Amino acid sequence: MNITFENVTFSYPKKTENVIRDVSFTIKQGQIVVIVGLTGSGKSTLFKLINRLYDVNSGTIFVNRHPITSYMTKSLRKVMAMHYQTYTHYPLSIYENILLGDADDGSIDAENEQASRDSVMEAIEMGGAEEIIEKQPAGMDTALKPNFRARGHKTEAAGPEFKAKMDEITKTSELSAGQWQKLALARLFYRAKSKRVRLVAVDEPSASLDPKMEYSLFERLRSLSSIHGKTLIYVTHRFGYLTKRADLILVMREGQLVEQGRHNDLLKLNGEYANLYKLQAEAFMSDDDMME
Ligand SMILES: Nc1ncnc2c1ncn2[C@@H]1O[C@H](COP(=O)(O)OP(=O)(O)OP(=O)(O)O)[C@@H](O)[C@H]1O
Repeated sequence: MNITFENVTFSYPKKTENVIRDVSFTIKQGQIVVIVGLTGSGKSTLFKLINRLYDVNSGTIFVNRHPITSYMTKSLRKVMAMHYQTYTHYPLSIYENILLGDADDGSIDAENEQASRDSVMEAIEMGGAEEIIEKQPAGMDTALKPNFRARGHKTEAAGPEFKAKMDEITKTSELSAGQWQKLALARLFYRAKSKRVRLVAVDEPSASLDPKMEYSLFERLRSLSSIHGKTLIYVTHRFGYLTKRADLILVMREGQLVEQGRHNDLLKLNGEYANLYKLQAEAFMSDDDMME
């Protein structure tokens, strides 16, 4: 998927301030793109424009050289896998929480359940969530919030064996923020590995991940994207390790794209990117050493 922003300006509905101002860039098919910038600079808003949660006020977004508005929104979103800073906690099992990442996948049906369980397990591994499953007595069938519908008055009447089984499958577990984050990432991978998906976009999962976890997540996304020619966009605050490996870095400041290019070129400019990089340089060095 190619994406071009041409002089895009945007303000949220009922707001007068333009939070994206005259932004232009081109992302080529299969590129690994990292977006950086201070808090509130407009990084997440770019995502919301790419999947048409909002339309631009002026300028044009092109997807594969056609204006984004010429596609049906549903078709456009079908070929995208996006991970946002906030994500849904479904009151269902771990398995179902991940399966819902790709509700468009028509190959899932009762007869094919083992195949879908295998596919969910693969996504769990890619999302780094295996240890969550291993610790739960019911594995990926663990219910994450009370499943009230499963507890009818007939449960008692159906006999002790049935009741014991119901108790087992409706036992709920509490997960930490970090564990939910990993499940949400497994959900992303479940969708992203579909051949149909051509753009994978990840908005800042670093809040609940330590640097090493984030770098290994980035590597798994990078390898998924490069093997299958998917475009990858990754927003982060911890950008040293990631930006050194990016084909294109977009540097946002107060709604404007102030710099774009590769790591070494941007360092030479000695501008916004170089400043941000130097601010965090010590942390990058040690994180980088840790991975290499
Ligand atoms: N739904 C919204 N309605 C109105 N204004 C919004 C909305 N979402 C974001 N904004 C504003 O748009 C600007 C850009 O926000 P955005 O979330 O895109 O920044 P960001 O660079 O992703 O920030 P962060 O690094 O904190 O995630 C900010 O001034 C923010 O307050």
